[in-house]
Amino acid sequence: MNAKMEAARKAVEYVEDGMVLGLGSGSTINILLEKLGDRVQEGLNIKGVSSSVKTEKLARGHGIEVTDFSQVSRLDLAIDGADEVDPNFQLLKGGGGSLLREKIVDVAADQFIVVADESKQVEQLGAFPLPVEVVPFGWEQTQARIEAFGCEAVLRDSGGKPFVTDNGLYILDCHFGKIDRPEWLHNQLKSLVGVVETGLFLDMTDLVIVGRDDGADVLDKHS
Ligand SMILES: O=C(CO)[C@H](O)[C@H](O)COP(=O)(O)O
Repeated sequence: MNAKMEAARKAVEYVEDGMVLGLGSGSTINILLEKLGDRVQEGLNIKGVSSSVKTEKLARGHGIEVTDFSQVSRLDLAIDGADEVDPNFQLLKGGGGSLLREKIVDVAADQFIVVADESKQVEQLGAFPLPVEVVPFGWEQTQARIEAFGCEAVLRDSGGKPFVTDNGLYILDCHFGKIDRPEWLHNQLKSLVGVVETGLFLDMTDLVIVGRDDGADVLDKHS
């Protein structure tokens, strides 16, 4: 947990007065919201667009103003977590089930910073099951089409019922083991009827903050 804390602490340093922020989701972001709330108490003037209902509630609880996406024309900075980060800064996300809104928020920002603990650094994406958000109607058909790409696609469960995202959709967790060609796979899956979004966040970030127990490393793709 300290590694997540260190990553969050470092990321907050990138937030400047007057910024409109994209707020990601997950346990690292929950810590970030706490730290951001402390800075707001000290007088920092920011507002955020949230990538999930949970983040929105937590942000408001920490005194952070959350605005509707339709009320802002751009985001200065998005900060979000990840389930896997590869050496090319490609990401696998969606473990918390917020991937579609996260991608909409993260892609809209001038800068997108990823916060992760060092366990998220991998040589190749795919050991973590790839979340794919799908339309509930006919999901078994979509599942079969996805499985034709060589994975087991497991319907995410929540207390014996399908997990339902903030968008009213289902998630299939796709066990690929390893993903050799992330861009190709993303494009193939996106072209399937019934698939709304995949958890592959490709070429979206240049900066990853990796938390360790005793500090954080800032990885910049261009240095
Ligand atoms: O993609 C996500 C949610 O959909 C999260 O950002 C990802 O699962 C990382 O979560 P955590 O910070 O709890 O490890």
